[in-house]
Amino acid sequence: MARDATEQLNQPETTTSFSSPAFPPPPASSPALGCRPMANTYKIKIAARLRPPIPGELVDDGVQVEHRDDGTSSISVPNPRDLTQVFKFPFTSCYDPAAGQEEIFENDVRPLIDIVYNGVTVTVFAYGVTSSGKTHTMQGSRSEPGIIPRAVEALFDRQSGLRRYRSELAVSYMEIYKDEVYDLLVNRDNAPKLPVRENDRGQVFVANLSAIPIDSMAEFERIYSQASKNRSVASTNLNRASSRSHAILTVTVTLTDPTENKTLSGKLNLVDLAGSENNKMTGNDPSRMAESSAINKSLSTLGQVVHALNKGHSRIPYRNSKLTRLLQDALGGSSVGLLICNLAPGTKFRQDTLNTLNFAVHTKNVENKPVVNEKDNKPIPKPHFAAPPPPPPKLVAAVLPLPSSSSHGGRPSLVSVPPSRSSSSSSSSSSRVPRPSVGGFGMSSRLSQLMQPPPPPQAKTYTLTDKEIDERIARAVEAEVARRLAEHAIERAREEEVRREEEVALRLAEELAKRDVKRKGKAPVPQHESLPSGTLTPLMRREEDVSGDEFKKRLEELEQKFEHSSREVQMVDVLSPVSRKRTGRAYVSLARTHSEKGNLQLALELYRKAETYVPDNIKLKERIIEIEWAVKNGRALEPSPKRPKKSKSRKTKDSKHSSQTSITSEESARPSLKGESTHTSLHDAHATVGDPSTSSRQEVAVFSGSFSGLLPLSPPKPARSASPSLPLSPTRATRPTSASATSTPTSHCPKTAASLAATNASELKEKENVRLDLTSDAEDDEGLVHVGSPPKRAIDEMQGDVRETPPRHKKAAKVAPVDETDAGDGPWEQWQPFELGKRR
Ligand SMILES: Nc1ncnc2c1ncn2[C@@H]1O[C@H](COP(=O)(O)OP(=O)(O)OP(=O)(O)O)[C@@H](O)[C@H]1O
Repeated sequence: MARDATEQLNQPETTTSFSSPAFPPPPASSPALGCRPMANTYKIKIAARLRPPIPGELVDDGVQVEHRDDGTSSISVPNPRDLTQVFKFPFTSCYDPAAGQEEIFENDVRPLIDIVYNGVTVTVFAYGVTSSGKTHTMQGSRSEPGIIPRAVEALFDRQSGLRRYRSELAVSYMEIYKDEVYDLLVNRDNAPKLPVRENDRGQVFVANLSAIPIDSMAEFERIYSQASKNRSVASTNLNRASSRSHAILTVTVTLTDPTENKTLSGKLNLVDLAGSENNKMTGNDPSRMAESSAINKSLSTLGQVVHALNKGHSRIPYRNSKLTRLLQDALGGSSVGLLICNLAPGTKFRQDTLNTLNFAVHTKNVENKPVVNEKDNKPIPKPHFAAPPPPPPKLVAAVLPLPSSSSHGGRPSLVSVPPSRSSSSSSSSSSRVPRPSVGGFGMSSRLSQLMQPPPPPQAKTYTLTDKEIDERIARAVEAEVARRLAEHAIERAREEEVRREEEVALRLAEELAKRDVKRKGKAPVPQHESLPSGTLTPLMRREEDVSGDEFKKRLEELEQKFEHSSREVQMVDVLSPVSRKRTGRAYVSLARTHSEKGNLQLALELYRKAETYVPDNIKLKERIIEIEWAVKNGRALEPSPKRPKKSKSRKTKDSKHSSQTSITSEESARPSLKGESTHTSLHDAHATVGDPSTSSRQEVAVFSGSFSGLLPLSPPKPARSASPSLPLSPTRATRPTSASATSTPTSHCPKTAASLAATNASELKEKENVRLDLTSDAEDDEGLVHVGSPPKRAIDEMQGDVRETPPRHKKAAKVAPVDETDAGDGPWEQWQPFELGKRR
């Protein structure tokens, strides 16, 4: 029988910080009831898995897994912009194409089973581009069962070892399809959209999601195979059974200790994310495009959440998508996390692979604080005196310190209580002791007041008449209504202020653009060949001295105002995307001025400020890293790398100049890449050059740390940019960076006056409608790293190795078709359940 999974979440439950990062398994005779808080943090563990080529795919060594003798392993990917460089990503677990399902499960997932039996929530999620093998890893096939069936089987194995304790397993399964949540355990045709809610302990849950108790593996298989058929799957050019939704399977383990009267509740969330998609490669039709857009958007939000956690932002944008809301606990929350990065082989996926690994590098710095979910089932102590039970409505409890014998026992509440909370409050009549509310307006605190033993002598004083009680209730209601109205008024005033400030910021940015246009109209842009190589050329070169200060002052005022009006509401959080972009642009403009004046420290601060408004702008990140390096080493700012406009000459130039390429470092001067081996500490990255194993190749190893400038964190931008009429689209978002932030390419392309003149305010406005990059194409030329518009070569690279890329109009035909006859194993729904204990 299905029961509502929210039931459990709404029960009062204590959560205590989990003590041991090692999570020792509890002895069979004594489950983890003794586990006590010690507030340890626990970083998300990363495993990377490279799948083998599937039939029809070109085989090359675009991505490689390296295992070293000391037991460490890493993934190597050549830099798409400079093939002589290799990026290395070391992770605790790296699996090559030969690795089997069992190996991954035994190494990385089985140890988590005991953690679940400690009453902790564990989340395992598979992340990667479409067709990289996420579903294969999580679900698997009949002959190669994946993590999901193996984990459930391991949970049953573990359960059978328990003697003294009662334990129950229940399963829920949902999908997030186009940012709506559906229950996969109910028939697809009748499945309603389910709301995502938060209970009074801040736990996010899906209301009305079924949770089916399971007693055996066979029962689970029956349910799971049926539910898998409900999942949204479709065929694309890259995957004949591509998941169109994120799927989250949750197994809840409830352990009850009858003697102690306590319950531990551990959870295992197994998440098969949908893969980020490049619509050019997938050949999506309009309906697939809409799905793809939703997928990319939610994954982009996931990237933003990880980015914000890494940067220690005060506001983490969990609420921007259902996916991140539901994964909130796994990302910077109270669960233990394992991220499996699935990688597809070959140069065709190289940029996607780099994006995935970049996401992993960011994620491995995210810290969680696991907690043990423990419930005390002791019966609620009853008041000594013979009085009718306390009236349920919370206002009555709030007004009357103690129930009077003459009080109206069943008086209905005058203030409506949301259903989820009602069900929570109704637990007061159950055997569970409500957890004291943490300073909220929760029912629990009221109930705990009621639970206080009455002071005996004063008991006589509670002889209120009905009229007095009514009066008190009326007063309380009035007070409560007034409080809420005041809250709303404040909220409205705040929104109004935000709106006004947004308008001001908008006007500022518009003014900036107008001046720029005006200036260009009056004075022709100087020949850039005459500029010192690499000097940033600001849009407002001549007027910056004055306007720069003005704008800076204005922007600072704005920010101060926001800081004062509310600590929690940051300006960046409340501006619209367009305003954010404009504000960011204003900061960049100022920063350029100061950078040109040689005031790098101030320029750096301004660039960083700009970054808070446009956190995904890669060129900006690169610029920050360059200036950081220059400031740290007391050097003048080195020339910004330029790309030649003609793609055909690029490769020659790249290779020609590669020997002069240098890698940035905060602590050391830029090392030459010729035959040296230098460790750098720029965001914990280091560069190793001349590794004998790679002979002539340069290697850039990327360790933990913010690593913010190297590669785009977010997956391709979705939606509107995916429209065929908007050619800018997802390619821009995944455009490869110049020889990356850790290196300084040396090919230069002088900017032309024509490229600058191409930009005007109206163009800018148009472009704003289709993308949110900080700068326009011409501004690219003008400002930071890339030169040339459109970046055709970069687009080509993103589609695959330029060597393999045909002319663009033929690209679709060049995408390796997936062999429809690829027999493999059938998907899960075609399985015959395998027997408990039987593994391949
Ligand atoms: N390790 C592996 N060994 C053998 N085949 C694999 C492996 N990983 C993936 N595959 C095969 O590659 C194809 C794509 O895999 P899968 O459907 O799991 O990708 P996905 O990342 O879930 O894609 P999507 O995001 O589009 O759903 C499937 O045919 C699958 O059987």
